[in-house]
Amino acid sequence: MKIVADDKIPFLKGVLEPFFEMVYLPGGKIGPADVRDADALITRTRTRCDRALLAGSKVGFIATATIGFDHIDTAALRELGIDWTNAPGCNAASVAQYLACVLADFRIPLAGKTLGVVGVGNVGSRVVRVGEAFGMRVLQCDPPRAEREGGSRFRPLDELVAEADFLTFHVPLERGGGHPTFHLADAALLAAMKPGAVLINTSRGEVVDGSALKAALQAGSIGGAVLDVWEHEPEIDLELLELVRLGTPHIAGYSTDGKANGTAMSVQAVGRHFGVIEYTGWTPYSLPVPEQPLIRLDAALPESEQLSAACRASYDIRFDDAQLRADPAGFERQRGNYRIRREPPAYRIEGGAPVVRTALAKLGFQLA
Ligand SMILES: O=C(O)[C@H](O)[C@H](O)COP(=O)(O)O
Repeated sequence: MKIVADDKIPFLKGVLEPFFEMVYLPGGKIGPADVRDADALITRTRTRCDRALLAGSKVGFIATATIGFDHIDTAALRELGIDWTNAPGCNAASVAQYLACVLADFRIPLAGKTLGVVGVGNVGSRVVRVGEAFGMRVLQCDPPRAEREGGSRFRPLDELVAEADFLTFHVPLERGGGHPTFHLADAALLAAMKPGAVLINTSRGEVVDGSALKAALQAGSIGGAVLDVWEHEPEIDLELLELVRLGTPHIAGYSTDGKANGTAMSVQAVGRHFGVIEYTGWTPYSLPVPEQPLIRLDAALPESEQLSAACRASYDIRFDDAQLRADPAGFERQRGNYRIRREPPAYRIEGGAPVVRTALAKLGFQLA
């Protein structure tokens, strides 16, 4: 049995070889000739899985080691009789870590500020917890869940837009259907945002109308933007990059922990699909330990500084921002060569004010 896999999936090499013939290729370059005699694919988002790639191939199963699956033409796969799976929630904690670092980077007292979370699935739910850990007022919007679950937990989008100091998007990219999200943040939404509010997008670039965002930032009608995902990436709008407060190359979900989870879920799915029991509970054995797992905090500093210092010690978002600004054409290279980045549970906090320690514990940091 042959499996073609994206060569940027960490912890995968050597794992499936005892049972499968493995071929590793750059995800964006996997073409029809590569998959013709493959039984399965393990991909990330850069492999467009559609009829053009798969028609006439032997492929019967695709596992994408990612949360998003907008690169998979699910209707075509259904017609072609190809099963598929994604890795829901695999990097939710990583995106939450990114959001915590974004918010802490403002170095303002966050308690009492309003965080609007649009899309409350695996990722959005973790982001809600970040806002709560920081003492923020958190408003949640998820129309599909509101329809299914009812109740008062979910609020209309226009309420979040009008009230949020930080408005963050965690929706899948949907171009049609009952709840389309393509250009959900358009000129009208941006115009309705609370003055001074900040828009954050870590979902998919096309969820935000980049031209409208650029115009809003140029006009100063919103307070700022933080973008991890971009329309037309990796060819991103350089003027927009100049205007955003923080800009990163689609790496919010790129913690080592998150990638390992995605790989594990894909290997397990392959095990289940092909009935190879050895893989159905597989996880990578151990993840690299951070260079500085102990974070010492100075309780004499303002609380917002302590929070920001702890978040930055676990993940320095400004490093990713600086790299992208220095070399925007290196977008894919920066993703491909991404460094080891561990999530909060890999760090221990020593010192710090009690309120800061409590917030950090809620983010998953260990307390020394
Ligand atoms: O959908 C996801 O899981 C995330 O957007 C993830 O960061 C995508 O990573 P990629 O497959 O593009 O490397």
